[in-house]
Amino acid sequence: MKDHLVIFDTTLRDGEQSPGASMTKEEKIRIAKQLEKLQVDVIEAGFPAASQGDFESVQAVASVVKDSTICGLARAVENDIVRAGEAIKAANSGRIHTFIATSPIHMEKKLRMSPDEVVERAVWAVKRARDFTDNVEFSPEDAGRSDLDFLCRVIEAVIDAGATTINIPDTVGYNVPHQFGQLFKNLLEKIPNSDKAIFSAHCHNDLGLAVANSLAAVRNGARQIECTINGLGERAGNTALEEVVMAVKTRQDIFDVDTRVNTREILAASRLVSSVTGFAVQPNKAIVGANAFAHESGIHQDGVLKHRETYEIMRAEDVGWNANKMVMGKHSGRNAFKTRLQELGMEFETEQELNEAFMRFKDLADRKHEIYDEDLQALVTDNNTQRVENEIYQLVSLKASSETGESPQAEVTMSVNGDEVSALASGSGVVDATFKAIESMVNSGATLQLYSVSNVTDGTDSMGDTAVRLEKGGRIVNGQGADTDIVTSSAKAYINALNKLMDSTQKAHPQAPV
Ligand SMILES: CC(=O)SCCNC(=O)CCNC(=O)[C@H](O)C(C)(C)COP(=O)(O)OP(=O)(O)OC[C@H]1O[C@@H](n2cnc3c(N)ncnc32)[C@H](O)[C@@H]1OP(=O)(O)O
Ligand SMILES: CC(C)C(=O)C(=O)O
Repeated sequence: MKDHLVIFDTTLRDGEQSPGASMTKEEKIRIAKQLEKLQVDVIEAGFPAASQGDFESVQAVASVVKDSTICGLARAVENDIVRAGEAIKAANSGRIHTFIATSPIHMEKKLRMSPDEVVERAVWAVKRARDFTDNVEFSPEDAGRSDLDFLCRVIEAVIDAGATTINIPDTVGYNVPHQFGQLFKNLLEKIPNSDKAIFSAHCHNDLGLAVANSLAAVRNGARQIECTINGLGERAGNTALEEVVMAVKTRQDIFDVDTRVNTREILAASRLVSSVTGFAVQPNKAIVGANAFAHESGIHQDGVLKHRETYEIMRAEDVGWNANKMVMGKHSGRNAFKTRLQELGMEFETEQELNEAFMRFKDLADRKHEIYDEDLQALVTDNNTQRVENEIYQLVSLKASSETGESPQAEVTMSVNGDEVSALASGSGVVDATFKAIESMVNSGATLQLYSVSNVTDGTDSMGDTAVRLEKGGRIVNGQGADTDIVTSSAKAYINALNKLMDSTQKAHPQAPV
């Protein structure tokens, strides 16, 4: 039987210490409920002595969450411990986490206390916390830079005083994995009553080593990890919950522990924390980044299509994604191209058709960052990408007007098979009015799928490059138009797309009505 690894989430406490990540009570409750769904063992909901607002947040989380232990942080001072004790009172299971620094630099320069005074205060704090709950965690802050013998002395004393969890913080992210792992080994071996408490790791990411250090701790006997969603936290952040949980789950051959985390809730938790704090998740972030399960290069796509495990060590679905993703781009190969089109219901009759469409795809991918499904469909159904040989429709002139309080109007004159026709229409804007005027003359029955304008160069006198995508009866065409006047470039793009639609219809039905 594997040991249980306690997952202690501190998104709402250390995560909130990220500059700019302060959360309201309501936001903390929303995140806490998601953490409960995620089945983390402990939620550190805040620092109740920090403010009345944080006190009330911890209190509210303690009364709403039933299935995770709710923890409040407290310095080793009377007021902090009493506030924490009161804040967690309503919890089904409540914990007080008290701490005091043990490194020479913190004791001398910050606390201005002697080592003996620190030991005495630590013991006092744990005993005081036990007046409120049996579940007391103690942290020797800056343990990563503390003297080993002194650390052993403090920890032995606080376990005797009633601490049930001993958390070892690498407060400033200074340790490296083999060193942090060795620290746990030493502590567990040297402290005579170490078996009376669970040892925990709390790592910071100043050197990008928080997850690696936490895993080294687990390898050396830690049975609680303190972590945050998306690795949020003071300065460079804390151990990312999603990474450490998936590491021990994926590498069960190395880690002799299990968590009770429902990993399928990871992505939802990540998105919620990101939206509440406004901290975007980088696309290449492990587990929860947009590219974590996306394959763009042809060799990888080919491998995954043949056998998923060739390039995937986890299943996207296991952490909450719908599925992995094949991204079509300039590094993609024929196999992925053909498979994606088959998924979109498009087959090639001959190998040559496939090769020609693939060449057009590569050409487009060189010019465009992202290739969407509609681009792929257009590549197959619309193989004359720019010009149409015999244009049925041509723009002759365009007059558009817009005035505050009046409905925008456009009058378009077109040549249809050599005959000039005009129409006037109004719309929600001048481009909308222009498209309506054109449609009133053409009645194409096509659906507008995409309309976008981009500047060719900077400045208001720049050419506007317009793209219009039309769909009719499963056929998709892209039209392009360019002009310094974006209404004119839009009309040109729409008419270009109509000509492409008509071109193929004419080929299929030479008498197609206009
Ligand atoms: C490593 C960590 O992440 S620890 C948690 C950090 N989080 C926070 O600090 C967020 C919440 N903090 C706060 O709101 C405030 O700092 C408060 C309410 C806790 C304290 O505010 P203030 O009373 O104004 O003190 P201030 O923050 O300026 O200084 C901290 C004081 O606590 C002392 N102190 C720091 N840690 C501890 C500790 N673990 N036990 C006892 N005293 C401590 C400092 O020595 C300093 O004391 P001094 O004022 O006698 O010099
Ligand atoms: C309070 C402790 C655990 C802490 O946040 C740290 O040392 O980083």
